[in-house]
Amino acid sequence: MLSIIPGNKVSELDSSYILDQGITSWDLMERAAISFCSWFKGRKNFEDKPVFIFSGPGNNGGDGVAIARILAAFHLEVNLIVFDAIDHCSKDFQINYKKLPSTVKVFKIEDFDFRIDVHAVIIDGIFGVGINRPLEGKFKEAIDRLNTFDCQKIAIDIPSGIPADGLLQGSAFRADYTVTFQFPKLSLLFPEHGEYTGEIFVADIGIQDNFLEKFASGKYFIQQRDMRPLHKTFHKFSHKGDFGKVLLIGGSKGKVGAMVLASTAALRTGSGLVHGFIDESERIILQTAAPEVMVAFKEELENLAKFDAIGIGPGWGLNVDLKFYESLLKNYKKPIVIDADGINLLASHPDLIQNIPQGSILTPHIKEFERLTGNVSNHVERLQKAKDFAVEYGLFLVLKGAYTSISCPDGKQFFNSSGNQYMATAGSGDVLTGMITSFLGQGYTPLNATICGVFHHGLAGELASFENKRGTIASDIIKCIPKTYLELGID
Ligand SMILES: NC(=O)C1=CN([C@@H]2O[C@H](COP(=O)(O)OP(=O)(O)OC[C@H]3O[C@@H](n4cnc5c(N)ncnc54)[C@H](OP(=O)(O)O)[C@@H]3O)[C@@H](O)[C@H]2O)[C@@H](O)CC1
Ligand SMILES: Nc1ncnc2c1ncn2[C@@H]1O[C@H](COP(=O)(O)OP(=O)(O)O)[C@@H](O)[C@H]1O
Ligand SMILES: [K+]
Repeated sequence: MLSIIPGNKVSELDSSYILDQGITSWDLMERAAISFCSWFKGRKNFEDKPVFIFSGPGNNGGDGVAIARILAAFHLEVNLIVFDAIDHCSKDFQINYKKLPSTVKVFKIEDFDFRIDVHAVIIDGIFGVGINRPLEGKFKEAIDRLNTFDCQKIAIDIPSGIPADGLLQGSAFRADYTVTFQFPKLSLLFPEHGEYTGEIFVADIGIQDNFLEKFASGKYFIQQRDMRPLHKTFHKFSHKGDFGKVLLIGGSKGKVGAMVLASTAALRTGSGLVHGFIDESERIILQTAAPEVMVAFKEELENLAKFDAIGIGPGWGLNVDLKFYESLLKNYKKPIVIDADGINLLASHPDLIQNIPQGSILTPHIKEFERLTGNVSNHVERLQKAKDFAVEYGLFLVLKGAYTSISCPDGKQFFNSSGNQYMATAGSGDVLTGMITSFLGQGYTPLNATICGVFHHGLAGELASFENKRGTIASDIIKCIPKTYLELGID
């Protein structure tokens, strides 16, 4: 899986990789520029448009200069705007500058009139991971001005101004797209930076995963290519017992829908048998809405061990029998998935937390997480708290949102790449609970069940919203779960 390397390790990674491969730093920059340009050429919306590339003094600027040369070779109109005297710029910037063809028009920033047509494309190569202080002077002025333009804007590696691992202070380039090299920089995944990064694309520059791992920080980016090996294989003689028997607990007056969604999602994910335990007065609704789900009775819960996995919380309400909750946590010996009111009850009765089976999976959204662990002022703090919580209690903590993070008992953190804003719709989280419970019941380890759950959920959301866009609802996501297997080539 792709490691996320801290920004301050990138130049060490660079030097070590160059030495190992017997290549030069210029070669690596060239790979980055080629990778950027092939992404650029693959997007029809930039075709034949004039390009304005802004290059700072470091290697991010150097990338910009190399990109200027390559795009000019495709006969695009290319304008390059530089901020510093060329002999003050990085070595590879200078090498690339000498290679520029005469068709590239070069301007010094102080001479540039900012006449940029709305149909043009602006490319930001001002600062990359080497930024070490907030923007000031000519850099800040230029970026503030560029942010007022309506044309398409692309950031090279990271929008200039944003530090690779921390929070933005002051101005930064507002990109529609960020093409980041080899791995996403951690700060691109923070909600605080969403309005600056636009869509993120990871451009491969050929550094192998095992090489990156030497500089790893225990943070990983989950991508489509990781999915197949995590899946179990089933065969012609597999029977419904092999696909797991799961129990979902939740639902209360007016909130049975959450159980309908979670249990149907578990079936669509592949569970062989799904039982739902729900308040007696509401059972008929569950049975009618989801006939494939078996309604469980209290006496059946006396032997919890017969269930391969349990998911608890969707639509449960807060008015539940705490003794029942406590005994369930104490008596079930395998990991449990806990969501929604299951988490809210832990927040109001923290003494229950110690009873949760090791390796269980909690899936709070940001509000639920803060109820559980207290308020935080930003995502850096939130991620640290999530990690501390997972390590302290030996649990997996899934912090839901864009780039959902999974914090593990060993301190590792995984960030999901699938999904989109159209999934922010009522019941979408209940679908996720059903999916993770299903994978757990199919015999996946808690980590693999969680990774597969969040990735398939996000992918189902992408497929569901392809046509439905902002009209996407949670049931659409469920309908698309089977297609996620097709998409990933999994039988
Ligand atoms: N392995 C990879 O991933 C590859 C990485 N590559 C690329 O290299 C990029 C990193 O390049 P980099 O290290 O040269 O840093 P970069 O961001 O260009 O700027 C540093 C310069 O800016 C200055 N400076 C800093 N802050 C400032 C401020 N606020 N205001 C003013 N000045 C400021 C600082 O000098 P200082 O003033 O601090 O002495 C220094 O001169 C990376 O993002 C990617 O695009 C690819 O080419 C190849 C493969
Ligand atoms: N902008 C987004 N990008 C990707 N996924 C998102 C986004 N917004 C929400 N989601 C996903 O949708 C789900 C919403 O869950 P939750 O907030 O618990 O909803 P509910 O309580 O309505 O079921 C989560 O899995 C979350 O990761
Ligand atoms: K940049």
